[in-house]
Amino acid sequence: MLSENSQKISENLKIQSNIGKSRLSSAFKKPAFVAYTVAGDPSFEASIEAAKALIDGGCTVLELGVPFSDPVADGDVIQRADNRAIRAGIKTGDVFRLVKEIRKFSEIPIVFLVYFNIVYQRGQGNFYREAKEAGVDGILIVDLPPEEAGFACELSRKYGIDQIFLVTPTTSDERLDMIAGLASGFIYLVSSLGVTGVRKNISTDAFLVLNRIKERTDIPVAIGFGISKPEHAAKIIRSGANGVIVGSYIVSVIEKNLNNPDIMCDELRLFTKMMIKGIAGEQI
Ligand SMILES: O=P(O)(O)OC[C@@H](O)[C@@H](O)c1c[nH]c2ccccc12
Repeated sequence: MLSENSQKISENLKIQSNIGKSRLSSAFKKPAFVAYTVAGDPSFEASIEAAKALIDGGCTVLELGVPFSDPVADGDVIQRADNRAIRAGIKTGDVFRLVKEIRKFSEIPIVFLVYFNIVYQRGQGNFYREAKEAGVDGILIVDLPPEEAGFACELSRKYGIDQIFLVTPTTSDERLDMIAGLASGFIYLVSSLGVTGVRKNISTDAFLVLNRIKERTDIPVAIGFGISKPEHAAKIIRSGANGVIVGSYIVSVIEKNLNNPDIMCDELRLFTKMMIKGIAGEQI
């Protein structure tokens, strides 16, 4: 049962599907590749170079993790990336600056992936305002349940930012209804339970949930967690999803090449091109 409060939030904030209205939702008009890195990993400058390589490779949306000391939803690869960024002295304010730098050469939709603690510490209104000023298109607060998301939806509407939510294979119908009413930009479907990290196979559980989401809304759905291969991407797009999200694999390319920034960028570009081919259903 949804609480009275959460039902009210859902009714008050019901956002009509806005495909094609925001820069972010427009990006899903054709199957999209969403590339994740931790902002400032391994340094402010190197992180901009990594973003440039992913953009050059053709990624559709850039997802930037705001470094955090306790990233409980993340596996070891992304935890280490958070640590590298923190050790490089990256603070939340630097992440806004980093987006401004990327905006000097690209209009790619940018999504923040952030833990609530960081938003709270900055002041919720400040966080959304600064994100907008920097050029952020969407915000996903990973540990914020939809029942508590009233403030976030109000702020995202105030600043014209899309509010993204996670759906998992265990999300109930009641919660799906609520998320379909609150979300904008796209819905992030987590392919399998657990933390972020590369997996051998993509669980088919996600495809059942995908159908349940599609019955409720036409907001685009992107699938993430565990993906590292063009074949995975092809399968996900064939199942009817609108996008594919990769994090840990990209972060592991960065980690492997900490002392070789040129090779790092070449590998990121190449990987992105391969994923785009997989998404387009082309032979690799
Ligand atoms: O790392 P993976 O398994 O490729 O999954 C994407 C993921 O990294 C990225 O979207 C992400 C990073 N941290 C998160 C925390 C929660 C949900 C999603 C994320």
